[in-house]
Amino acid sequence: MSNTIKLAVHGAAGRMGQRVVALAAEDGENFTVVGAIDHAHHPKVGQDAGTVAGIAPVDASISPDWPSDVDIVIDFSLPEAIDGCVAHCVAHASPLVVATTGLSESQKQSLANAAQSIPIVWAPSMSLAVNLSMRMAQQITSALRDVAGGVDIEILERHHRFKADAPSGTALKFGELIGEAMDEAPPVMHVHGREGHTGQRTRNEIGYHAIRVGDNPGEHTIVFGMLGERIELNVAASNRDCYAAGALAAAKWLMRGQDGKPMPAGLYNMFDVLGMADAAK
Ligand SMILES: NC(=O)C1=CN([C@@H]2O[C@H](COP(=O)(O)OP(=O)(O)OC[C@H]3O[C@@H](n4cnc5c(N)ncnc54)[C@H](O)[C@@H]3O)[C@@H](O)[C@H]2O)C=CC1
Ligand SMILES: O=C(O)C1=N[C@H](C(=O)O)C[C@H](O)C1
Repeated sequence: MSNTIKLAVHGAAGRMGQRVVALAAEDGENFTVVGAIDHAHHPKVGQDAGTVAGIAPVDASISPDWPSDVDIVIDFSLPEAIDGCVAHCVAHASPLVVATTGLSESQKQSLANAAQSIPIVWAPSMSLAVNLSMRMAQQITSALRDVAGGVDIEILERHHRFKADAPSGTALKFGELIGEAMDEAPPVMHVHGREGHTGQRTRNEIGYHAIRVGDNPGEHTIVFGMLGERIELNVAASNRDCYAAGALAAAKWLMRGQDGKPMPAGLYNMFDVLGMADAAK
């Protein structure tokens, strides 16, 4: 316990929170779960977070109250819950990993403000495969930007029926990065679904299509359509552990950096954590 990172999970009773608790408990050399925060009205309040996650008890109960001695917070909650979490971390100088998607522009600005005093990793996908695919999508876009006849780029995402936001934060991030690589004038248009008499597709748009089916833990397909051929870049999770493991890697990176020292205040992302911040775009 003495050398482990004391971790509080915000949204601990949720689908993702449970997997973070379970993987952190499995990695007992690095982590001790000391806090399992969730909404005061959650039916699991009072139960041990390990039991809720389907593992042995971890000696931290699901609770709306924050414990006093925390090294770092991982958040997988809801946009309506994030402001309180950020305020708590700033007030207690706790480093923070934010994975919640669907944040408003003002919430994104609050994160940037908070990052002036605490280190924050914020990313719509903590998955290694997704972040690698984002770099690949940027490279494919740059390579095809001036192809004869043009390239049409569309982003399809599939998620479980319980997902609250659409399109996914990951799809929007793919679109943002691809838009930068398109470097278009006039600026790129982000088109969400199509219906009715839309007219012909323009060259400077990116289309988004959100599919909600069953228990899909997350899948993104980037279609690069040309005249005569196409590329489809597909990245799919088999379960939620890719995201939970990524969030724990981000927490370790914030606490220990690459050289064992804690990261200074700042707003970081998974490219930073994975050493891909300067990867060729
Ligand atoms: N960045 C990434 O890699 C990933 C991000 N996500 C995002 O994480 C978020 C959570 O996803 P899920 O676990 O599937 O959702 P979920 O709905 O299963 O879990 C959310 C949890 O937050 C809790 N919560 C609500 N209000 C709260 C409050 N005021 N204080 C504390 N907890 C509160 C809920 O009771 C629930 O237990 C979503 O925004 C999702 O898009 C999900 C997977 C991967
Ligand atoms: O809600 C989810 O499940 C997921 N949400 C994230 C997003 O919106 O991009 C990441 C992942 O795709 C799973």
